[in-house]
Amino acid sequence: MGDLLANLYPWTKAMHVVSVIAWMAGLFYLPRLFVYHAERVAVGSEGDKLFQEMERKLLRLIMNPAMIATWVFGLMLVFTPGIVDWSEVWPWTKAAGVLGMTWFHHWLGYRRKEFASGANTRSGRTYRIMNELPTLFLLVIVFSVIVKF
Ligand code: HEM
Repeated sequence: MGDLLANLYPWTKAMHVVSVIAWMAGLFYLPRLFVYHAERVAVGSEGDKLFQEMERKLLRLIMNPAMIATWVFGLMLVFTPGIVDWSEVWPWTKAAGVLGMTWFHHWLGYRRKEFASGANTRSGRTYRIMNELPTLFLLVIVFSVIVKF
């Protein structure tokens, strides 16, 4: 198993980065949709239905599969011999960033359900602020995995 993962390593890493890009695109875009949904659209209007459909499709068709693929390829990298040394600091800061990113994904999922039932209680400003979180997690993750402090 270790040999197979070692042979696949460059391919696994390439697929991991591709999945990460797709996931991040959604993590940046969905809260932007929520900003306009909260500020510009009346509950029950045609615009409301359109936003709901865009949000549902973005989450179901892009973000959920991309998150799962990121985790699968990321864990394959973790189990590849010689890649992660848990006595170093970077795997732990990376793991913290990844858990934060995964939490944020689920937070967005719950907010989407609220919009879908006309029960959003949060302002556009809240979504603007929350929109900064994935950037913070991204910085922690990329510095961890590339600088490897
Ligand atoms: C979801 C769980 C994740 C796990 C288990 C995981 C694990 C890993 C591992 C073990 C590596 C290999 C490091 C190396 O080859 O030295 C890696 C590479 C990488 N990861 Fe992740 N990762 C995850 C999520 C993410 C996320 C969310 C991002 C970005 C937002 C990310 C960005 C990267 C990048 C850019 C690389 C390539 C670094 C290089 O060029 O060596 N990963 N990941």
